[in-house]
Amino acid sequence: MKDQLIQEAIEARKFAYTPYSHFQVGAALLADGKVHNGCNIENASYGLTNCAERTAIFKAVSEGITRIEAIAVVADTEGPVSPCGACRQVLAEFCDRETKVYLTNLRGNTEEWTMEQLLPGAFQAGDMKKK
Ligand SMILES: O=c1ccn([C@H]2C[C@H](O)[C@@H](CO)O2)c(=O)[nH]1
Ligand SMILES: [Zn+2]
Repeated sequence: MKDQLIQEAIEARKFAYTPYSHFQVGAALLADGKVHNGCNIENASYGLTNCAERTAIFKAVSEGITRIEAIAVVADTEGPVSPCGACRQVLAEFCDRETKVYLTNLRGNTEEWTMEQLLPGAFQAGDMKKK
C-alpha cells in the first residue's frame, strides 16, 4: 500500500496548479479501502493557496470518509518533503496518533512518520471538554 500511495501521489502532483511558486506537490491517502489524491492549488491572492495534503483530505471527507489510514506526500525536494503546519493540524483531525505518513521526493528518499511524530500533542476536539 505504501508504494501504491506514493505512486498515486506522484500522479496527482502532475495536476498541481502552481503558476507562482512552480513547486508541485502531490498527496494520496487511503480511507475505507479507497485512495483519494490531491495536488496543491495556488491563487493570485497567495494566502488562499491550498496544499496538496489538504486538497486530498478535503476531497476524501467530502466523499464521506471519517478516518485516514495512511497518507503519502511527494515533491521534488532535496530530501523528503515536509508538510506545513496547517496541513499537520488538518491531518491530526482525521488521523490516529499511530497513522503512518509517508514523506518522499521524486528520487525515492522516503521517510515513514507517525501522526504523533508529525504534530506531537496536537490540539484535538476532546481538548475542549470541560473537567
Ligand atoms: O507540504 C507541502 C508544502 C508546500 N506545499 C505547496 C504550497 C504552495 O503551493 C507551494 C509552495 O509553498 O507548495 C504543499 O502543497 N505541501
Ligand atoms: Zn500544507
